[in-house]
Amino acid sequence: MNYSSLPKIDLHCHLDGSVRPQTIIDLANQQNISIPSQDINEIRSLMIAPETCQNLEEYLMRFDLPLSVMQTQAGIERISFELFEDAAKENVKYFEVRFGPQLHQLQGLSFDQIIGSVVKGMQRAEAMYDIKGNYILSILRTFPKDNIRDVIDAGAAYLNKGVVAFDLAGAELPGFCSEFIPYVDYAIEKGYRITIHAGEQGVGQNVFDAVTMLKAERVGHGIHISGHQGAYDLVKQQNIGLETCPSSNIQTKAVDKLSEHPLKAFYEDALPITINTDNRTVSNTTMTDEIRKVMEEFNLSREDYFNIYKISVEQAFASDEVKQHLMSFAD
Ligand SMILES: O=c1[nH]cnc2c1ncn2[C@@H]1O[C@H](CO)[C@@H](O)[C@H]1O
Ligand SMILES: [Zn+2]
Repeated sequence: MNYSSLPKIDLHCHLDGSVRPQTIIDLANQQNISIPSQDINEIRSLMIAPETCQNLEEYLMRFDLPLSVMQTQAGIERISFELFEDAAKENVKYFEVRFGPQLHQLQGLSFDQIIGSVVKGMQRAEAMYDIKGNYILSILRTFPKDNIRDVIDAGAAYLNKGVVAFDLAGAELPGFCSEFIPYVDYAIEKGYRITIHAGEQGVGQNVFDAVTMLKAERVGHGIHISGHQGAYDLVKQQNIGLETCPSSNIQTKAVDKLSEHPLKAFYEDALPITINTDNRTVSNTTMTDEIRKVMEEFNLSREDYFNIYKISVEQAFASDEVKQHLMSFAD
């Protein structure tokens, strides 16, 4: 099968985990930022999370280098454009990219400047390529909470003009959801859709809480519902989209190997699974790679592939018009 030519949808990809290594070098040189090497292969290997990662925390240390060059409007705009360009070139037709505005203020940018820059880069790519996209704003769970409402307010000006949803990301502790109820309620009031990283680090209860307390319509990863009947049943009853990211899940030790990933079992039990990249550079992957690995490992047919594609269309935070356009690519 020609995996590259298949139409694709990626609903879970982090901007800062998906920067081209050469762009890190270019931007560091332009901005006089010292980086450990000028050699693209060395920079690439510093950005890729190794197989020897112990857990999610170690994986998350790979984001410091890209974030160091993502502190200017021009740098952010370029990185956003290039990510959409890379995706368009492998036939991703719809792409939801997320990032944490709180991580881009080291040189004093405002949230409006930061969010405006990612949207501008995306729109430049949309005008050049056959791809549509939207941004999701991720709040870091471990950060102080005093500016969360400012992020929500700044993003509200871009709602349905490039920004669609609110997310919680970063290290996952048991029971994190309750602290975020007022912020998520505020985001919903403003018109944001909700997806939450949950059930990535062994805690199925977090998925249950994300759906019941935070009204998540989708969850990032969610793989640990397999050990929690209540969360499993809830996801099934409420058709909560599971944004699986197979390569990332192996690196963070959420699963030991691909054959142990529950996505096939979820699919066979009619749970709404989607297949996504999480971090193209940090996880050293593309949508083409993720789909190839999953289809080969689990013996999925072309029909299975398009069933999952249609689930992604259904679960996308896109307008009805865009969804109709995406359905025109389905077999
Ligand atoms: O798989 C993941 N689980 C939880 N958090 C993540 C994952 N990948 C990236 N980030 C976090 O999200 C931030 C904004 O994009 C990144 O800086 C990283 O800290
Ligand atoms: Zn993620």
